[in-house]
Amino acid sequence: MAELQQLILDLLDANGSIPDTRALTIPGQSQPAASQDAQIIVLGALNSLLSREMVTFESHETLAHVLTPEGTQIAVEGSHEARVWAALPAKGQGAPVTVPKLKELVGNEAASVGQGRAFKNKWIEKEGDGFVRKAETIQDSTKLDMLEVQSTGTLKTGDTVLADLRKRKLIVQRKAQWFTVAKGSNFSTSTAKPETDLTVEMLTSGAWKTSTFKKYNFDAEGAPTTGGSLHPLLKVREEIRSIFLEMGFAEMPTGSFVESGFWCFDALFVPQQHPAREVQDTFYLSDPPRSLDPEPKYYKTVSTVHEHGGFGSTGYRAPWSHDETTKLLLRTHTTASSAHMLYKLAARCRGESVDEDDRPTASATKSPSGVDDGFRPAKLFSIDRVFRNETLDATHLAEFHQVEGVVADRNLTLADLIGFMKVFFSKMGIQQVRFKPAYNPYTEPSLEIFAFHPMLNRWVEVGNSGMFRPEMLEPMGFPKDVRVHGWGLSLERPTMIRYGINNIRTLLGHKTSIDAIENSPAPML
Ligand SMILES: N[C@@H](Cc1ccccc1)C(=O)O
Repeated sequence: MAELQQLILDLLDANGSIPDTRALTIPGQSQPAASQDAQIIVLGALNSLLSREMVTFESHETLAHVLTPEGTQIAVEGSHEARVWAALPAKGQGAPVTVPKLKELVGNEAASVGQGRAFKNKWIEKEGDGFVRKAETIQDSTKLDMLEVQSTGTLKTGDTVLADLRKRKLIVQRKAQWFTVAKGSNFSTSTAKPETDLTVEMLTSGAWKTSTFKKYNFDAEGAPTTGGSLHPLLKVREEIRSIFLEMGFAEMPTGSFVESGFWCFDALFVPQQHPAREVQDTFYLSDPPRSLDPEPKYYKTVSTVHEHGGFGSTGYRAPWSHDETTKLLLRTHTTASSAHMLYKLAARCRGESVDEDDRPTASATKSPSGVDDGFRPAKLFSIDRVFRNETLDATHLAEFHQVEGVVADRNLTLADLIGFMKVFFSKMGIQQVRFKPAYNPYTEPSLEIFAFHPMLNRWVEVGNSGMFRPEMLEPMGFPKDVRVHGWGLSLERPTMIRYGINNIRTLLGHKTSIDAIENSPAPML
């Protein structure tokens, strides 16, 4: 409002100060700016001048009156009694208006309230079973009062009328502001916009010497900065990682997404004819096409157990193909990494010399004979990506994350696995778990893990587990009394449950909202 700003500056120039802004008349308006709405406009102009230090001002508070919705209606349409009067014919100039007709004309409320008041004011009179005008002209003082309150916040006639209007709920009292204004340090009567930039033109022409520049506003809020933030999967990953760490687990290296058929399947005693190995389920690499062979003695033992049995097993008695073992593939489970680590853990049992610092193990435990057979217990975990040639849908992607753990110690039982699972899941906030017998080529017994989902009100499968078979462990060189239990779960499922997401594409892929990721809450732990 440049004109208002100019007016304020001119008044200051003439009088030195403005003692009460309610006395100003805003350009384009007929009355002084006494209403609260007008003072808000004045405040806008003052703030703009203040930012250029052209004025200073103080604000004062008073109680002012404002119209209620009913009062506003009267200011526009007139009082009920005036509307009743206006609806009637002058005496002798038409048929008297009956009550039902009046209600039709001005509405129920105006008809009943207005009729009484109009009588009291001697504006109307009865004729037959209807009403006609009595007064030739009327003065709708309620409407005039409303207009006065609307523009000044008060009434010249004084407090009694104001109190009456308050009682009639036509006006209410509100806090209102008004201002006293004085000249600021940069006072001038020119409201020319200050420069915001120093330009090359100003420098060359010398205009900068006479220009006024806008002050820096150091209190202004900066543009919001965006930075990196963890994806929900990484947050839950971190949460699960810290559960493992506090339970004394060490993290396994899982950097190699590409594995050989040998480590992903054969070492785990997965039969070479198993459907999981087929191209519908597994992504194979064409380049490079083949892996190197594993250590020959271990390879020989593994192939013999598969083909002919051993370690108390009859084996699969099916032909063995070297070709299958050297196929390269994207690992279908992180149990391939566990197999590498267990093989490494058994190195000392195979009589190989082991660098003490290079072992993921706890201290020595006694073998049954009392002689150190090289075995060291271990608790290992990993959380990383796996790949399956799946049909994509709301809950499946071709790549996902597996949370995997293995515990190796002497004489572990299924009860150890179940007990461990209960503790592990309760730390994840899942108190109710159930187990169901299942089949895994590399574990016996195997258990599917179900958790009760309070939101879905049903049991959902959360993982798969079991005791690794001797056909897998003994070829690695583990002593007979060493048992290893392991389990795997997806990271996506608990993350989706935790964040209430029911379509995996909301979590990963091009449909993911970056905002939702940035604003996703931290995990529980
Ligand atoms: N590898 C299994 C999980 C598992 C790991 C370890 C032992 C038993 C089961 C899976 O992909 O579902």
